[in-house]
Amino acid sequence: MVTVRAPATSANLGSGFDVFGAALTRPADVVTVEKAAETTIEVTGVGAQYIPEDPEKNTVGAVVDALDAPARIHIDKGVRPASGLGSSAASAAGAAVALNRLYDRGLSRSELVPIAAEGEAVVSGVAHSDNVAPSILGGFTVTTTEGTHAVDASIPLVVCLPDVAVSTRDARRVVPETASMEQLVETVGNAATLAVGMCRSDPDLVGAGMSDPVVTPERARLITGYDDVREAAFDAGAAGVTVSGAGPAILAVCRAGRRRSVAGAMLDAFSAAGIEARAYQTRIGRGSTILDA
Ligand SMILES: Nc1ncnc2c1ncn2[C@@H]1O[C@H](COP(=O)(O)OP(=O)(O)OP(=O)(O)O)[C@@H](O)[C@H]1O
Ligand SMILES: N[C@@H](CCO)C(=O)O
Repeated sequence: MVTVRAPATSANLGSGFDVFGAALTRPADVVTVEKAAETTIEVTGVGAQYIPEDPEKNTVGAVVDALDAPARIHIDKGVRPASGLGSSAASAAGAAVALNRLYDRGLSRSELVPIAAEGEAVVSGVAHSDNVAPSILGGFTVTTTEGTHAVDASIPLVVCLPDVAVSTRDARRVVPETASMEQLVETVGNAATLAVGMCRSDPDLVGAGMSDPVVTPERARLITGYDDVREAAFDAGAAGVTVSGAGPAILAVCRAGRRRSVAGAMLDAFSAAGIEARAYQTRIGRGSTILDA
């Protein structure tokens, strides 16, 4: 039996659509696998009632197939589905790390990234790796078709999750098909600024680089209260605010001492819009951890 803790993640970080990702210290899924002749999946925890246990429909089923590793699998969800916190990816990442160990497949963490991404194709139609990469490798990740680069960064974060669901599949429908040259130049500049900020563990630089003129404004329309929550976070000391992944979670970067006030301000703004929410005071953290083997 192998048990793995797989962290929530935030993808895009504004300017890095489908490329940037970051592992969060919390929340996390816990995935336990045991060898079996046929694969079965049991899901408990947050939002378990919305998650299929059929291996054809659960993200971990695709990972089982890719590793040819049938197992009895238990997923204890800490990451709510349809959250923008890489819920579907956390299970797939945890399963990839756990099954690789259970069956001694000997694959490196980097080699497990495209395997876990197959699970993402099951739910969103696209095998995007920007959530599974940080959930497996930890840190700040840059994923392209050539592979993934991971950087350890110490960046304080607040994630505010409203009590509404946005599916990645729906949120991908509002992504514009084109961008102007002016928007392209602005986005490249912001993304590069963010990456330098990560390498320097500088929250102000990371926050400045989060701004995105193309995808985020369209996604923000799907989140009631977004503009007010964003403004409240900045007023409370955030250095940057954006949609986490496909939403509806909203991500703020700030200095460590500001997390409590930023979290409180974001919750108050959601409450004023009539929406219940919860906030995680977190930071960039490590990737999937084997707890028991
Ligand atoms: N193991 C799993 N964990 C969570 N969701 C799963 C899992 N397997 C299948 N799903 C389905 O995936 C969908 C949630 O995935 P989705 O990508 O929309 O949200 P997310 O992972 O929280 O968001 P994001 O990718 O934006 O961070 C739900 O429809 C859920 O039923
Ligand atoms: N890059 C993906 C991440 C989903 O979490 C998207 O924004 O659609």
